Amino acid sequence: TTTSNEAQLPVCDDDEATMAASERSPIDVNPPRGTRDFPPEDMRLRNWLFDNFREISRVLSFEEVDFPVLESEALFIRKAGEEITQQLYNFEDKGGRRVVLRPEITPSLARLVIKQGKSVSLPLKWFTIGQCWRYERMTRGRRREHYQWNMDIIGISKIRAEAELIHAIVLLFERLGIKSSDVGIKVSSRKVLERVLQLHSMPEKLFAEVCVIVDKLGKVTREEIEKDLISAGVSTQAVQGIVEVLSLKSLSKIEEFLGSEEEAVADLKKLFSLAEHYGYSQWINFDASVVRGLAYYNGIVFEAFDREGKLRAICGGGRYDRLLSTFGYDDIPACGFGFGDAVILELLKEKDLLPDVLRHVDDIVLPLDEELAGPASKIASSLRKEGRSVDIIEDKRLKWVFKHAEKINAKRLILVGNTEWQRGMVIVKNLASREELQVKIDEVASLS
Ligand SMILES: Nc1ccc(Br)nc1
Repeated sequence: TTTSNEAQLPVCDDDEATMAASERSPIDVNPPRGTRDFPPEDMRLRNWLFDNFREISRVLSFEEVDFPVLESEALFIRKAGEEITQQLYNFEDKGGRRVVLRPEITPSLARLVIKQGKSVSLPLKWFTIGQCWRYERMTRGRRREHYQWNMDIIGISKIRAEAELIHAIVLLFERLGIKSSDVGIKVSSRKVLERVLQLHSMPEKLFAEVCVIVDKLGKVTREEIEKDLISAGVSTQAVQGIVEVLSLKSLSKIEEFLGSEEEAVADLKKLFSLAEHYGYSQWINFDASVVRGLAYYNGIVFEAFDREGKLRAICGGGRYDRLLSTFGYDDIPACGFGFGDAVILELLKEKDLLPDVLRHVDDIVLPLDEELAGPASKIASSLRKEGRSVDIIEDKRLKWVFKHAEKINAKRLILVGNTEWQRGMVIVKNLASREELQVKIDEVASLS
Protein backbone atom coordinates (compact mmCIF):
# COMPACT_ATOMS: atom_id res chain seq x y z
CA THR A 1 0.00 0.00 0.00
CA THR A 2 1.26 3.58 -0.47
CA THR A 3 0.66 6.69 1.64
CA SER A 4 -0.52 9.78 -0.16
CA ASN A 5 2.97 11.33 -0.38
CA GLU A 6 4.68 8.24 -1.72
CA ALA A 7 5.02 8.04 -5.47
CA GLN A 8 3.12 5.12 -6.93
CA LEU A 9 5.83 2.46 -7.23
CA PRO A 10 6.35 1.08 -10.70
CA VAL A 11 5.13 -2.42 -11.36
CA CYS A 12 7.61 -4.52 -9.37
CA ASP A 13 9.40 -7.53 -10.85
CA ASP A 14 7.03 -9.94 -9.12
CA ASP A 15 4.02 -8.42 -10.85
CA GLU A 16 5.90 -8.47 -14.14
CA ALA A 17 6.95 -12.06 -13.57
CA THR A 18 3.45 -13.14 -12.67
CA MET A 19 1.95 -11.55 -15.76
CA ALA A 20 0.97 -14.31 -18.20
CA ALA A 21 3.52 -14.73 -21.00
CA SER A 22 0.79 -13.82 -23.49
CA GLU A 23 0.39 -10.38 -21.80
CA ARG A 24 4.11 -9.52 -22.29
CA SER A 25 4.96 -8.15 -25.70
CA PRO A 26 7.59 -10.64 -26.99
CA ILE A 27 11.09 -9.20 -27.10
CA ASP A 28 12.99 -9.14 -30.38
CA VAL A 29 15.27 -12.19 -30.29
CA ASN A 30 17.50 -10.95 -33.09
CA PRO A 31 20.89 -9.53 -32.10
CA PRO A 32 21.37 -5.77 -32.38
CA ARG A 33 21.44 -4.44 -35.96
CA GLY A 34 24.69 -5.15 -37.78
CA THR A 35 25.78 -7.83 -35.31
CA ARG A 36 25.82 -11.62 -35.51
CA ASP A 37 25.04 -14.57 -33.29
CA PHE A 38 27.23 -17.62 -33.60
CA PRO A 39 25.10 -20.75 -33.17
CA PRO A 40 27.13 -23.98 -32.87
CA GLU A 41 27.71 -24.65 -36.58
CA ASP A 42 28.83 -21.05 -37.18
CA MET A 43 30.94 -21.11 -34.01
CA ARG A 44 32.69 -24.30 -35.17
CA LEU A 45 33.61 -22.59 -38.45
CA ARG A 46 34.78 -19.48 -36.63
CA ASN A 47 36.86 -21.57 -34.24
CA TRP A 48 38.34 -23.44 -37.18
CA LEU A 49 39.37 -20.13 -38.80
CA PHE A 50 40.73 -18.69 -35.56
CA ASP A 51 42.65 -21.90 -34.82
CA ASN A 52 44.37 -21.40 -38.18
CA PHE A 53 45.16 -17.79 -37.28
CA ARG A 54 46.65 -19.01 -34.00
CA GLU A 55 48.71 -21.73 -35.67
CA ILE A 56 50.29 -19.25 -38.08
CA SER A 57 50.95 -16.85 -35.20
CA ARG A 58 52.64 -19.74 -33.37
CA VAL A 59 54.96 -20.70 -36.22
CA LEU A 60 55.93 -17.02 -36.62
CA SER A 61 56.73 -17.07 -32.86
CA PHE A 62 54.25 -14.33 -31.98
CA GLU A 63 52.83 -13.97 -28.46
CA GLU A 64 49.11 -13.62 -27.89
CA VAL A 65 47.82 -10.44 -26.24
CA ASP A 66 44.37 -9.01 -25.63
CA PHE A 67 42.72 -5.66 -24.92
CA PRO A 68 39.32 -4.38 -23.84
CA VAL A 69 36.79 -3.95 -26.65
CA LEU A 70 35.86 -0.73 -24.80
CA GLU A 71 38.52 1.96 -25.21
CA SER A 72 38.91 5.67 -24.55
CA GLU A 73 37.64 7.68 -27.49
CA ALA A 74 40.87 9.74 -27.32
CA LEU A 75 42.78 6.80 -28.79
CA PHE A 76 40.93 7.14 -32.08
CA ILE A 77 40.54 10.90 -32.54
CA ARG A 78 42.40 11.63 -35.78
CA LYS A 79 41.92 14.46 -38.24
CA ALA A 80 42.66 12.74 -41.55
CA GLY A 81 39.06 12.04 -42.51
CA GLU A 82 39.30 8.27 -42.27
CA GLU A 83 36.10 6.30 -42.59
CA ILE A 84 37.09 4.40 -39.47
CA THR A 85 37.07 7.55 -37.30
CA GLN A 86 33.91 8.90 -38.90
CA GLN A 87 32.06 5.74 -37.93
CA LEU A 88 33.17 5.46 -34.32
CA TYR A 89 30.82 3.48 -32.11
CA ASN A 90 31.29 6.11 -29.42
CA PHE A 91 29.27 7.19 -26.38
CA GLU A 92 29.52 8.69 -22.94
CA ASP A 93 29.53 6.21 -20.08
CA LYS A 94 27.76 6.69 -16.75
CA GLY A 95 30.91 8.33 -15.39
CA GLY A 96 30.81 10.92 -18.15
CA ARG A 97 33.81 9.37 -19.92
CA ARG A 98 34.00 9.46 -23.71
CA VAL A 99 34.47 5.83 -24.75
CA VAL A 100 34.21 3.73 -27.91
CA LEU A 101 33.75 0.17 -28.97
CA ARG A 102 37.14 -0.07 -30.67
CA PRO A 103 37.09 0.17 -34.48
CA GLU A 104 40.56 -1.39 -34.81
CA ILE A 105 43.22 -3.00 -32.62
CA THR A 106 46.50 -1.20 -33.40
CA PRO A 107 45.98 1.87 -31.15
CA SER A 108 45.22 -0.41 -28.18
CA LEU A 109 48.36 -2.37 -28.93
CA ALA A 110 50.36 0.87 -29.10
CA ARG A 111 48.82 1.93 -25.78
CA LEU A 112 49.94 -1.30 -24.11
CA VAL A 113 53.46 -0.98 -25.58
CA ILE A 114 53.68 2.51 -24.10
CA LYS A 115 52.19 1.38 -20.80
CA GLN A 116 54.67 -1.51 -20.53
CA GLY A 117 57.48 0.88 -21.47
CA LYS A 118 60.95 -0.29 -20.38
CA SER A 119 59.57 -3.46 -18.80
CA VAL A 120 59.45 -5.17 -22.19
CA SER A 121 62.47 -5.80 -24.40
CA LEU A 122 62.11 -5.09 -28.11
CA PRO A 123 61.30 -6.39 -30.61
CA LEU A 124 57.79 -7.42 -29.65
CA LYS A 125 55.82 -9.80 -31.86
CA TRP A 126 52.25 -9.75 -30.66
CA PHE A 127 49.02 -11.10 -32.08
CA THR A 128 45.38 -11.00 -31.06
CA ILE A 129 41.99 -11.91 -32.46
CA GLY A 130 39.40 -9.39 -31.40
CA GLN A 131 36.01 -7.95 -32.23
CA CYS A 132 36.02 -4.49 -33.79
CA TRP A 133 33.09 -2.15 -34.26
CA ARG A 134 31.81 0.66 -36.43
CA TYR A 135 28.61 2.65 -36.24
CA GLU A 136 27.46 2.90 -39.78
CA ARG A 137 24.05 4.17 -40.76
CA MET A 138 22.27 0.96 -41.67
CA THR A 139 21.33 2.42 -45.06
CA ARG A 140 24.07 0.28 -46.53
CA GLY A 141 23.02 -2.65 -44.37
CA ARG A 142 26.60 -3.53 -43.65
CA ARG A 143 27.74 -5.28 -40.50
CA ARG A 144 28.75 -3.20 -37.51
CA GLU A 145 31.14 -5.71 -36.03
CA HIS A 146 33.71 -8.16 -37.23
CA TYR A 147 36.60 -10.10 -35.74
CA GLN A 148 40.12 -9.21 -36.77
CA TRP A 149 43.31 -11.21 -36.50
CA ASN A 150 46.09 -8.68 -35.86
CA MET A 151 49.80 -9.35 -36.05
CA ASP A 152 52.19 -6.57 -35.05
CA ILE A 153 55.97 -6.28 -34.82
CA ILE A 154 57.20 -3.47 -32.57
CA GLY A 155 60.83 -2.34 -32.54
CA ILE A 156 62.12 -3.49 -35.94
CA SER A 157 62.78 -0.64 -38.39
CA LYS A 158 64.17 -2.93 -41.10
CA ILE A 159 62.07 -4.38 -43.90
CA ARG A 160 62.43 -7.76 -42.20
CA ALA A 161 59.28 -6.87 -40.20
CA GLU A 162 57.11 -6.33 -43.28
CA ALA A 163 58.54 -9.46 -44.89
CA GLU A 164 57.66 -11.51 -41.79
CA LEU A 165 54.09 -10.20 -41.71
CA ILE A 166 53.56 -10.97 -45.38
CA HIS A 167 55.00 -14.43 -44.77
CA ALA A 168 52.34 -14.96 -42.08
CA ILE A 169 49.60 -13.97 -44.51
CA VAL A 170 50.95 -16.25 -47.24
CA LEU A 171 51.27 -19.18 -44.81
CA LEU A 172 47.69 -18.63 -43.71
CA PHE A 173 46.40 -18.68 -47.27
CA GLU A 174 48.40 -21.79 -48.11
CA ARG A 175 47.15 -23.48 -44.92
CA LEU A 176 43.56 -22.81 -45.98
CA GLY A 177 44.18 -24.21 -49.47
CA ILE A 178 44.15 -20.83 -51.19
CA LYS A 179 46.62 -20.54 -54.08
CA SER A 180 48.55 -17.57 -55.46
CA SER A 181 46.38 -17.93 -58.57
CA ASP A 182 43.35 -17.17 -56.36
CA VAL A 183 44.78 -14.32 -54.31
CA GLY A 184 47.51 -11.72 -54.67
CA ILE A 185 49.09 -9.26 -52.28
CA LYS A 186 49.55 -5.74 -53.59
CA VAL A 187 52.57 -3.99 -52.12
CA SER A 188 53.66 -0.37 -52.24
CA SER A 189 55.15 2.29 -49.98
CA ARG A 190 53.58 5.51 -48.80
CA LYS A 191 57.05 7.04 -49.13
CA VAL A 192 56.27 7.25 -52.86
CA LEU A 193 53.36 9.61 -52.23
CA GLU A 194 55.28 11.41 -49.50
CA ARG A 195 58.09 12.12 -51.98
CA VAL A 196 55.67 13.41 -54.61
CA LEU A 197 54.20 15.85 -52.10
CA GLN A 198 57.71 16.98 -51.13
CA LEU A 199 58.67 17.49 -54.79
CA HIS A 200 55.63 19.75 -55.09
CA SER A 201 56.45 21.56 -51.82
CA MET A 202 53.24 20.35 -50.22
CA PRO A 203 53.23 20.64 -46.40
CA GLU A 204 53.96 17.38 -44.53
CA LYS A 205 50.73 17.81 -42.52
CA LEU A 206 48.73 17.05 -45.69
CA PHE A 207 50.35 13.61 -46.06
CA ALA A 208 47.94 11.51 -43.95
CA GLU A 209 44.85 13.17 -45.41
CA VAL A 210 46.17 12.70 -48.97
CA CYS A 211 46.71 8.99 -48.31
CA VAL A 212 43.18 8.59 -46.94
CA ILE A 213 41.78 10.32 -50.04
CA VAL A 214 43.92 8.34 -52.47
CA ASP A 215 42.89 5.09 -50.77
CA LYS A 216 39.44 5.67 -52.24
CA LEU A 217 40.86 4.89 -55.70
CA GLY A 218 38.66 2.25 -57.23
CA LYS A 219 35.84 3.06 -54.81
CA VAL A 220 34.98 6.58 -55.99
CA THR A 221 35.59 8.30 -59.33
CA ARG A 222 38.98 9.76 -60.18
CA GLU A 223 37.32 13.17 -60.49
CA GLU A 224 36.05 12.93 -56.90
CA ILE A 225 39.53 12.02 -55.70
CA GLU A 226 41.10 14.94 -57.55
CA LYS A 227 38.39 17.26 -56.18
CA ASP A 228 38.99 16.02 -52.62
CA LEU A 229 42.76 16.49 -53.02
CA ILE A 230 42.30 20.06 -54.21
CA SER A 231 39.94 20.87 -51.36
CA ALA A 232 42.47 19.36 -48.94
CA GLY A 233 44.92 22.00 -50.17
CA VAL A 234 46.93 19.98 -52.68
CA SER A 235 48.05 22.03 -55.67
CA THR A 236 46.80 21.04 -59.10
CA GLN A 237 50.39 20.27 -60.14
CA ALA A 238 50.79 17.98 -57.11
CA VAL A 239 47.46 16.32 -57.96
CA GLN A 240 48.78 15.60 -61.45
CA GLY A 241 52.01 14.30 -59.95
CA ILE A 242 50.03 11.98 -57.65
CA VAL A 243 47.83 10.73 -60.49
CA GLU A 244 50.90 10.11 -62.64
CA VAL A 245 52.85 8.19 -59.98
CA LEU A 246 49.86 6.07 -58.93
CA SER A 247 49.40 4.93 -62.50
CA LEU A 248 52.94 3.56 -62.70
CA LYS A 249 52.69 -0.20 -62.94
CA SER A 250 56.17 -1.31 -61.98
CA LEU A 251 58.87 -0.66 -59.43
CA SER A 252 61.29 0.14 -62.22
CA LYS A 253 58.94 2.87 -63.45
CA ILE A 254 58.81 4.26 -59.92
CA GLU A 255 62.61 4.13 -59.83
CA GLU A 256 62.74 6.05 -63.12
CA PHE A 257 60.24 8.59 -61.76
CA LEU A 258 61.75 9.10 -58.29
CA GLY A 259 65.37 8.03 -58.76
CA SER A 260 67.13 4.93 -57.45
CA GLU A 261 68.35 6.68 -54.31
CA GLU A 262 64.81 7.03 -53.00
CA GLU A 263 64.13 5.23 -49.70
CA ALA A 264 60.82 3.97 -51.06
CA VAL A 265 62.61 2.24 -53.94
CA ALA A 266 65.29 0.73 -51.69
CA ASP A 267 62.65 -0.53 -49.23
CA LEU A 268 60.57 -2.16 -51.94
CA LYS A 269 63.60 -3.73 -53.62
CA LYS A 270 64.64 -5.20 -50.28
CA LEU A 271 61.16 -6.60 -49.67
CA PHE A 272 60.98 -8.23 -53.10
CA SER A 273 64.45 -9.67 -52.60
CA LEU A 274 63.52 -11.18 -49.22
CA ALA A 275 60.31 -12.51 -50.77
CA GLU A 276 62.45 -14.56 -53.17
CA HIS A 277 64.24 -16.17 -50.24
CA TYR A 278 61.02 -16.82 -48.30
CA GLY A 279 59.64 -18.38 -51.48
CA TYR A 280 56.51 -16.24 -51.73
CA SER A 281 57.37 -13.99 -54.70
CA GLN A 282 54.49 -15.40 -56.69
CA TRP A 283 52.07 -13.99 -54.09
CA ILE A 284 53.16 -10.34 -54.17
CA ASN A 285 53.26 -7.64 -56.77
CA PHE A 286 54.06 -3.95 -56.72
CA ASP A 287 51.04 -1.70 -57.16
CA ALA A 288 51.58 2.05 -56.64
CA SER A 289 47.85 2.60 -56.07
CA VAL A 290 47.92 0.74 -52.74
CA VAL A 291 47.98 3.21 -49.87
CA ARG A 292 45.46 1.70 -47.38
CA GLY A 293 42.96 3.90 -45.56
CA LEU A 294 44.53 4.39 -42.14
CA ALA A 295 46.18 7.74 -41.42
CA TYR A 296 49.16 6.44 -39.46
CA TYR A 297 50.94 4.30 -42.09
CA ASN A 298 54.21 5.87 -43.21
CA GLY A 299 56.06 3.21 -45.21
CA ILE A 300 55.42 -0.16 -46.85
CA VAL A 301 51.71 -0.93 -47.15
CA PHE A 302 50.12 -4.11 -48.46
CA GLU A 303 46.72 -5.66 -48.99
CA ALA A 304 45.52 -9.07 -50.15
CA PHE A 305 42.85 -9.26 -52.82
CA ASP A 306 41.00 -11.95 -54.74
CA ARG A 307 42.26 -12.00 -58.31
CA GLU A 308 38.70 -12.35 -59.65
CA GLY A 309 37.98 -8.94 -58.12
CA LYS A 310 34.66 -10.05 -56.65
CA LEU A 311 35.42 -9.26 -53.01
CA ARG A 312 36.65 -6.45 -50.81
CA ALA A 313 40.25 -6.55 -49.53
CA ILE A 314 40.89 -9.76 -47.57
CA CYS A 315 43.44 -8.20 -45.21
CA GLY A 316 45.82 -5.29 -45.13
CA GLY A 317 48.52 -3.60 -43.17
CA GLY A 318 51.70 -1.58 -43.20
CA ARG A 319 54.41 0.25 -41.33
CA TYR A 320 53.41 2.83 -38.71
CA ASP A 321 56.61 4.25 -37.23
CA ARG A 322 55.03 7.48 -36.04
CA LEU A 323 51.89 6.30 -34.24
CA LEU A 324 53.21 6.52 -30.68
CA SER A 325 54.19 10.19 -31.00
CA THR A 326 50.56 10.97 -31.92
CA PHE A 327 49.78 9.81 -28.35
CA GLY A 328 52.46 12.13 -26.95
CA TYR A 329 55.20 9.49 -26.50
CA ASP A 330 58.51 8.69 -28.19
CA ASP A 331 58.09 6.81 -31.43
CA ILE A 332 59.04 3.15 -31.79
CA PRO A 333 59.18 1.60 -35.28
CA ALA A 334 56.24 -0.72 -35.87
CA CYS A 335 54.23 -2.52 -38.49
CA GLY A 336 51.26 -4.79 -38.50
CA PHE A 337 48.20 -6.03 -40.31
CA GLY A 338 44.52 -6.69 -39.69
CA PHE A 339 42.76 -9.72 -41.17
CA GLY A 340 38.98 -9.76 -40.91
CA ASP A 341 36.82 -12.86 -40.36
CA ALA A 342 34.25 -12.11 -43.06
CA VAL A 343 35.84 -11.68 -46.50
CA ILE A 344 38.10 -14.73 -46.03
CA LEU A 345 35.03 -16.92 -45.45
CA GLU A 346 33.35 -15.47 -48.54
CA LEU A 347 36.51 -16.33 -50.51
CA LEU A 348 36.70 -19.87 -49.11
CA LYS A 349 33.06 -20.36 -50.04
CA GLU A 350 33.75 -19.06 -53.57
CA LYS A 351 36.66 -21.52 -53.89
CA ASP A 352 34.73 -24.40 -52.30
CA LEU A 353 37.33 -24.58 -49.56
CA LEU A 354 35.04 -24.33 -46.55
CA PRO A 355 35.72 -27.29 -44.21
CA ASP A 356 33.14 -29.73 -42.88
CA VAL A 357 33.32 -28.66 -39.27
CA LEU A 358 31.11 -31.34 -37.79
CA ARG A 359 30.29 -31.89 -34.15
CA HIS A 360 32.18 -34.86 -32.67
CA VAL A 361 31.51 -36.71 -29.44
CA ASP A 362 33.40 -39.77 -28.21
CA ASP A 363 30.74 -41.54 -26.17
CA ILE A 364 27.01 -41.52 -25.59
CA VAL A 365 26.02 -43.00 -22.23
CA LEU A 366 22.44 -44.26 -22.06
CA PRO A 367 20.88 -45.49 -18.80
CA LEU A 368 18.19 -47.96 -19.85
CA ASP A 369 16.10 -47.38 -16.71
CA GLU A 370 15.37 -44.45 -14.40
CA GLU A 371 17.20 -46.08 -11.46
CA LEU A 372 20.36 -46.33 -13.55
CA ALA A 373 20.80 -42.55 -13.67
CA GLY A 374 23.43 -42.80 -10.94
CA PRO A 375 25.47 -45.62 -12.52
CA ALA A 376 25.33 -43.79 -15.87
CA SER A 377 26.77 -40.70 -14.13
CA LYS A 378 29.58 -42.82 -12.66
CA ILE A 379 30.46 -44.19 -16.11
CA ALA A 380 30.33 -40.73 -17.72
CA SER A 381 32.51 -39.29 -14.97
CA SER A 382 35.22 -41.93 -15.40
CA LEU A 383 35.24 -41.42 -19.19
CA ARG A 384 35.43 -37.63 -18.91
CA LYS A 385 38.36 -37.92 -16.53
CA GLU A 386 40.11 -39.80 -19.33
CA GLY A 387 39.42 -36.80 -21.59
CA ARG A 388 36.64 -38.39 -23.57
CA SER A 389 33.68 -36.22 -24.55
CA VAL A 390 30.52 -37.80 -23.22
CA ASP A 391 26.87 -37.06 -23.90
CA ILE A 392 24.55 -38.55 -21.27
CA ILE A 393 21.13 -39.15 -22.83
CA GLU A 394 17.98 -39.86 -20.81
CA ASP A 395 14.27 -40.27 -21.54
CA LYS A 396 14.90 -41.03 -25.20
CA ARG A 397 13.96 -44.13 -27.15
CA LEU A 398 16.81 -46.15 -28.66
CA LYS A 399 15.75 -45.19 -32.18
CA TRP A 400 16.16 -41.51 -31.33
CA VAL A 401 19.52 -42.20 -29.66
CA PHE A 402 20.93 -43.92 -32.76
CA LYS A 403 19.83 -41.01 -34.93
CA HIS A 404 21.35 -38.54 -32.48
CA ALA A 405 24.58 -40.58 -32.34
CA GLU A 406 24.87 -40.35 -36.12
CA LYS A 407 24.17 -36.61 -36.08
CA ILE A 408 26.90 -35.89 -33.54
CA ASN A 409 29.33 -38.44 -34.99
CA ALA A 410 29.59 -40.37 -31.74
CA LYS A 411 32.21 -43.14 -31.70
CA ARG A 412 30.59 -45.38 -29.07
CA LEU A 413 27.24 -45.99 -27.40
CA ILE A 414 27.47 -47.21 -23.82
CA LEU A 415 24.25 -48.83 -22.62
CA VAL A 416 23.82 -49.04 -18.85
CA GLY A 417 21.33 -51.85 -18.25
CA ASN A 418 20.11 -53.38 -15.01
CA THR A 419 21.06 -56.98 -15.72
CA GLU A 420 24.56 -56.10 -16.82
CA TRP A 421 25.07 -53.54 -14.03
CA GLN A 422 24.21 -56.20 -11.43
CA ARG A 423 27.03 -58.23 -12.91
CA GLY A 424 29.39 -55.22 -12.87
CA MET A 425 29.21 -54.77 -16.63
CA VAL A 426 27.98 -52.35 -19.28
CA ILE A 427 27.38 -52.81 -23.00
CA VAL A 428 29.80 -50.91 -25.27
CA LYS A 429 28.69 -50.56 -28.89
CA ASN A 430 31.26 -49.39 -31.44
CA LEU A 431 29.11 -47.31 -33.76
CA ALA A 432 31.51 -47.55 -36.70
CA SER A 433 32.08 -51.32 -36.69
CA ARG A 434 28.74 -52.12 -34.99
CA GLU A 435 30.78 -54.46 -32.75
CA GLU A 436 29.16 -54.89 -29.33
CA LEU A 437 31.06 -55.87 -26.16
CA GLN A 438 30.15 -56.48 -22.52
CA VAL A 439 32.82 -54.56 -20.57
CA LYS A 440 33.61 -54.45 -16.86
CA ILE A 441 32.58 -51.08 -15.40
CA ASP A 442 36.08 -50.15 -14.27
CA GLU A 443 37.56 -51.07 -17.65
CA VAL A 444 35.28 -48.89 -19.78
CA ALA A 445 37.42 -45.79 -19.40
CA SER A 446 40.65 -47.55 -20.33
CA LEU A 447 39.05 -49.20 -23.36
CA SER A 448 39.65 -46.89 -26.32
N1 LIG B 1 36.85 -1.07 -38.62
C1 LIG B 1 35.79 -1.88 -38.81
C2 LIG B 1 35.00 -2.27 -37.75
C3 LIG B 1 33.93 -3.11 -37.98
C4 LIG B 1 33.70 -3.53 -39.26
BR1 LIG B 1 32.23 -4.66 -39.64
N2 LIG B 1 34.44 -3.15 -40.28
C5 LIG B 1 35.49 -2.35 -40.08
